[in-house]
Amino acid sequence: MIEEPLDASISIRGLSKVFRNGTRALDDVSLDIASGETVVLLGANGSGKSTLQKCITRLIEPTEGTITVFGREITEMDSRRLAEVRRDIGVVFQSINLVDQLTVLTNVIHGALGRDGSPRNWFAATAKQQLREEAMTALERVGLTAVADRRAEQLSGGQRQRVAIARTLMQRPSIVLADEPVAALDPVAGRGVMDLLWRIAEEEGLTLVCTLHQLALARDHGRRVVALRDGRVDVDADIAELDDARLEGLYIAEEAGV
Ligand SMILES: Nc1ncnc2c1ncn2[C@@H]1O[C@H](COP(=O)(O)OP(=O)(O)OP(=O)(O)O)[C@@H](O)[C@H]1O
Repeated sequence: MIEEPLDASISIRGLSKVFRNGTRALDDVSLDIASGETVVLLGANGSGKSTLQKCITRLIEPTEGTITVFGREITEMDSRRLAEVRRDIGVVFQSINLVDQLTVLTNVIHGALGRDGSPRNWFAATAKQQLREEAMTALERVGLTAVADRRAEQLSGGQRQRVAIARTLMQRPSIVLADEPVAALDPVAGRGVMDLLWRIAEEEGLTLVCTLHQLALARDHGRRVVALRDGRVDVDADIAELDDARLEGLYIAEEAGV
């Protein structure tokens, strides 16, 4: 049996996922991600990146293998214990799902649901004030205190993704899974959001697993790159060791001769 490293925040062993229609999205993936490590997940469309991220929170049930999050094996866990593990894991999606009609501040406050599970304790005046202050601090971290009282629908895509990051901070996670967080943004806004995400991960000591399709951003921000191909780990390396041709090769089908 392979021992998992002591400082692993996520430890994956022999993970496979076969969907009902027979698609093998993950095929015997093993991976250790240390506490506080940032990993960029690369790979062509359909290589299994989203499935891997969703297995880590069991939004998708793995077919085989184990996933351990801070020493807790989650694949056999009951829903109550799984909810506790999920509190440790913040998620930032490509589609920025804020509640448009609510203010930016309220959207951020809702991030605390991810840690408390129920808003029943929120009604006491002191709790309300404390949450507001905490949310303003989170907005300060992402440079958006000036728009705290605006409705979310009035923001640009880049601002919305920053609000989503502030909301995730309210959850106080140890791990953040980001699935193409800048896919919907223009290059400048995208770079800004990535800079921010990386800075916050570093400052907070978060474990960050981020799926990206922009190789330039991966170069800027990545250290460790894990690339999937047909559901298997194709490359697991420091990005400095991979030249541009090797990175681009990750997207070229093997039968094409790369
Ligand atoms: N619910 C599902 N049922 C059947 N097949 C699925 C399901 N979800 C994903 N797949 C398939 O599993 C494979 C991996 O998909 P996944 O979304 O994980 O890839 P990805 O690397 O995240 O792709 P992209 O870069 O396009 O987001 C693909 O072949 C996809 O069609």
